[in-house]
Amino acid sequence: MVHLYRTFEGHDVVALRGVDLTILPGERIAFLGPSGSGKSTLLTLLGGIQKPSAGRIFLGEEEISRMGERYLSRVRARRVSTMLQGATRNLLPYATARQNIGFSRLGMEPSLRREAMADRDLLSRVGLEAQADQIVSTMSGGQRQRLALACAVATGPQLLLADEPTSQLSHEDRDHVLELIHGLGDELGTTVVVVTHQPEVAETFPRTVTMKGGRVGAEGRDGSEYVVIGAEGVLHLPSHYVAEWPQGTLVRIEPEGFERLVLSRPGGTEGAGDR
Ligand SMILES: Nc1ncnc2c1ncn2[C@@H]1O[C@H](COP(=O)(O)OP(=O)(O)OP(=O)(O)O)[C@@H](O)[C@H]1O
Repeated sequence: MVHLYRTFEGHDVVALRGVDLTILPGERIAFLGPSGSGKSTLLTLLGGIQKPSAGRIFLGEEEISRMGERYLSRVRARRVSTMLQGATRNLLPYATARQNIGFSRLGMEPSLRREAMADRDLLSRVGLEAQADQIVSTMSGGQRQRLALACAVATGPQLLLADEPTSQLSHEDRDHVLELIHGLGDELGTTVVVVTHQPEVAETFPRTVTMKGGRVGAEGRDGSEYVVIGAEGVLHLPSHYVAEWPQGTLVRIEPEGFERLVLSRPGGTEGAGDR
């Protein structure tokens, strides 16, 4: 993603204000951040569901932000699967579990469809073998979410995007869905990006990206938190410093040795000279 912006016509809102991010094949990432920080918007841009107002998105060598609708629908049918927030938005409620899987595979090339995991094996992998012929609207929330995941991976996508896949589930269902996301990601070598507001979900991902005000504010790698210097040197302070060092505070930045930069708030204010 290169310098992505997203606005909405007729609305005075900038959902994304310059996102630069590289996701490597096979990576597993959780997007975090306060409500309205742009997480879902970013996911729909990555999934080729919406287009950026400015900026570029590459899937491998291909620029999906420039593709026409015809190519984009092919990308969505074969290479990138998006699970929207709320399992039912991803499923046909009046159809059975097996029919939903069949429907999600309609856009696949016939040769790939023949090689793909059989419907029955896929349903069994997500613990729904007994529900194969059950109508979605009669399933529990956890069963629907597992079916939505099965449909999302049924096409063997390179990239799986999931918006809040574990919200509104019991702890048991949450853990089951999470274990399946990681397990299927491993088995299929799929790159996985989820949006979540649940810290216990995020901490199962080796990389976290925290969105703030439409930008990447911080990143976590293997349990350590980092702030990220963005385009034009923009730096978000960790939120617990923001009350103490509010917008407009004058700071001085000085290097200290080779690896440290010191921010100081010299003179005039409470705590003057504090470092
Ligand atoms: N279709 C739209 N029309 C107008 N504004 C929108 C639209 N979609 C999103 N927005 C606005 O863009 C901003 C980012 O929204 P987005 O849904 O991406 O945030 P989020 O971080 O996913 O929030 P949440 O955690 O509440 O789902 C918000 O201010 C939202 O109101």
